[in-house]
Amino acid sequence: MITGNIEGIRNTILDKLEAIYEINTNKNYNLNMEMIDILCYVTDIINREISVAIDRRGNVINVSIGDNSTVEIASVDIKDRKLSGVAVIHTHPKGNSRLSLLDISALGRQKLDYIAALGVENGKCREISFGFCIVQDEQLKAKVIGPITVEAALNLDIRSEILQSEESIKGYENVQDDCERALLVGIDSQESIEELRELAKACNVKTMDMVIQNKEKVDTAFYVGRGKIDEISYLVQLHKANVVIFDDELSASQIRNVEDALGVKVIDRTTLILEIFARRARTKEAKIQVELAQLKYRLPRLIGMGGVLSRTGGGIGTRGPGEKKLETDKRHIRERIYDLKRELVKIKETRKTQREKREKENIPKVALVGYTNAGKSTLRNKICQIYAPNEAMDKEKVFEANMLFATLDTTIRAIELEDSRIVTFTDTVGFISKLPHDLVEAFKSTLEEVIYSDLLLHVVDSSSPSAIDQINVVNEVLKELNAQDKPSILVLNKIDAADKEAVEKIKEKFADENFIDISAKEGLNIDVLMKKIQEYLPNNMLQGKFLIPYDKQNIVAYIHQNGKINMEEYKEEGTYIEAIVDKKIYNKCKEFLL
Ligand SMILES: Nc1nc2c(ncn2[C@@H]2O[C@H](COP(=O)(O)OP(=O)(O)OP(=O)(O)O)[C@@H](O)[C@H]2O)c(=O)[nH]1
Ligand SMILES: [Mg+2]
Repeated sequence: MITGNIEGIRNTILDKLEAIYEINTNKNYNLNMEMIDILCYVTDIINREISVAIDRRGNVINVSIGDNSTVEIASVDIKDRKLSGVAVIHTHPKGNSRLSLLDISALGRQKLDYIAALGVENGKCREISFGFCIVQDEQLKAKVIGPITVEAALNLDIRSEILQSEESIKGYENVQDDCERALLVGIDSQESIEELRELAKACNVKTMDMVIQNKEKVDTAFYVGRGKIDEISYLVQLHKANVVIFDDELSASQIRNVEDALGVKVIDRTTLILEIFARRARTKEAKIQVELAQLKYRLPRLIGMGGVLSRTGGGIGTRGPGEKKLETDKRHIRERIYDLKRELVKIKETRKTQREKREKENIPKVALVGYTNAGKSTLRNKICQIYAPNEAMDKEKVFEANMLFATLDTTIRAIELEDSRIVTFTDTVGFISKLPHDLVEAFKSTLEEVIYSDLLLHVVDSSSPSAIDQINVVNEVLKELNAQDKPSILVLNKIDAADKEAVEKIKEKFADENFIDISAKEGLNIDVLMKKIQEYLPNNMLQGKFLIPYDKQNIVAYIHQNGKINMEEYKEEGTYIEAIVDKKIYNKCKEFLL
């Protein structure tokens, strides 16, 4: 089976590719001319990359259309000091075989035996480049061979290159524990840098030390002053830090300058948040959204972020790529962005149909919003546990955890209120200050549930010293989503752990809002909250008593389908029904009202 993006590709072409599975490359794991010919021929026709994965016995294990990230192979733990035993051979449709940053990052991430790129021109292979993993200066890097001619490539002693890779990787463990060691650099605010530490933790990055920079002294070239750079440089050595994280967005040139000055990888807050999102995203849509946001953020910063780009690739260093190569990489990324956007459109359509279906059912929607770690998921789980205990909870239970951005994908559950209205509860992704703009954009679609909801529960961690700031941040984002005027309840959560005076302060500050204090964890005041929800949820539903003649049984069926029947009796004149229905149905059946 051909995997990847096979849309719009004719069957005859797919059959041609299918033949690749029959090819057994020789024992030396070398390239095979027959395979090269097919790959180049088809690449030329469809003008897309094609990737083939082969194992050490020479068996083809996957053929896919798309760049090497679409190849389906088992992933290897980065800690394992061995190669995956799989090689990826793929085509570059535009003639140039040079390995892109994406190629090199895939090589390291998947610990490939090797990656080969065939530069295709007019249906023929013009040149080939190889990448092998190699550990140098205690870092996993790429050893690139090529571009070379096809003939030279066929004669390349691949076995011996792989042997060298394996030898060098054996010594890798001593330096690479699974935790990165970071030095944090912030400006002025202690709270913001503390949050940065939490973000780093969420990314498995250990914070070794923190440095605060005076805001007046922000430098255009280095972000921090020269004297500070020396201080940071010293601390990096002292703590053997391998990454420096800035609590602000850096420009491409700032990243490059600081990386050059410090000799370690430099990333900023946005990159970190994007990384967390990338790790947490579960649904296809969320994954695509995050990847898009990452690519968009990287594109203008490619020059500086040589090191960072490959960060996900296990630290393969490709610093200072040449200008020409940068262009290829940029083009690659733009193409990928284009593909992702197209895929998103499709997903959005499905989502729209689903929402329309729910809208038809006319079920009022409650959305939980709030700063990350406020307790949204805990609250929703609690509500469902109390009010819908019979449903298969475990499967549905949303992920709650004391870490930032535990929930990334909106999830929806329905429960019944006391007044017998059915409502849905939607959990959403948490907000955070300095949320990268691209991400707000990216998650607007996931947050559509907020836009289309009837009532917002704005959940607050009232035990946090920054609770008031966090409420303001959330209100800002709600404004961006145009949802600031929706009916909402300010839910002051974690009251069990909060300081009474601090809570009073919050209440004073937001005196015009409808607030309530609860503890989702201890189940405190949940019943009062539910009453409030009932009170503030706009009521479209009406109670009606209908008497429907026996020759109008279709109306009876109609009410059954669209309303909630409380009582039904067969009287002499017709069917008597007491039901709760929405306004539309109420009006439609008006003539039968009693
Ligand atoms: N003390 C106390 N802790 C709570 C309460 N509610 C939630 N927590 C804790 O707060 C942490 C975060 O809870 P979540 O429900 O994951 O928070 P969230 O708002 O969904 O967070 P994200 O999905 O990351 O945006 C967890 O460790 C919860 O156990 C509460 O009422 N009291
Ligand atoms: Mg959550």
